[in-house]
Amino acid sequence: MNPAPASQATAPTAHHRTRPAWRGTGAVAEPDLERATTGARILLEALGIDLENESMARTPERMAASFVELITPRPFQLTTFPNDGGYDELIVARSIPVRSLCEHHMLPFIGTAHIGYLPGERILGLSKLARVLEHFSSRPQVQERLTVQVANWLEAQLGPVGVGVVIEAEHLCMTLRGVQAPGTTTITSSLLGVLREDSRSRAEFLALTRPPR
Ligand SMILES: Nc1nc2c(ncn2[C@@H]2O[C@H](COP(=O)(O)OP(=O)(O)OP(=O)(O)O)[C@@H](O)[C@H]2O)c(=O)[nH]1
Ligand SMILES: [Zn+2]
Repeated sequence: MNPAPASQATAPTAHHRTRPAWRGTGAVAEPDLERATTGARILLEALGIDLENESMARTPERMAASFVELITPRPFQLTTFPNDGGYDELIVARSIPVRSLCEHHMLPFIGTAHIGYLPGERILGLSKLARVLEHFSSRPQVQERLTVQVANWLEAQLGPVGVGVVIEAEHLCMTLRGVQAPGTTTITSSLLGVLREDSRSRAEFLALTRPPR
């Protein structure tokens, strides 16, 4: 099989159409760094920030580049292998770091994800669990949608028996500003297939995602 990049691989499902029809999924069109730099300069100046010093002269450019970096997913190959050994237990990647941008404030949310599946006929290269998470994290997001997008992508690409995704994250818009509730984390989950339907499989997956005592 000729592996397709994620952007192509995600094309067939309703949730992941190619740009720009991805409206509503948080996906973005090609960024324009020059306009973003102009915009950042306008924003900073409107905030009353003095950019006329050596340290901040290039801040609009850095700020624009930082946002571009945060909304540009790194392409990856979808590498799957036949499940020749007939492995039929859970495969879980625990504590994968996650960072994304809250789409309401464009402030980061940061945390960890646990992603697992019960394989069918094919298994996935392990690193791809972290890569698919990064793919959907690299856009303005709400945590709920990120969680569901990762789970749906795995289900569509792999045809597994079950999929589970749990994300726990701190939203800086909630801890640094606004309600200012430091220490708060938000947990979301998406369980599909047997992990949704069968209470024992579900409990086993959720137990594996709990932090070690
Ligand atoms: N459901 C969900 N809400 C989020 C997420 N990230 C941020 N929010 C919330 O988005 C909401 C936006 O609410 P608004 O009332 O329009 O914004 P705001 O006036 O800045 O709200 P405060 O944060 O309460 O000051 C806030 O309650 C945020 O906590 C997310 O991933 N999922
Ligand atoms: Zn926010």
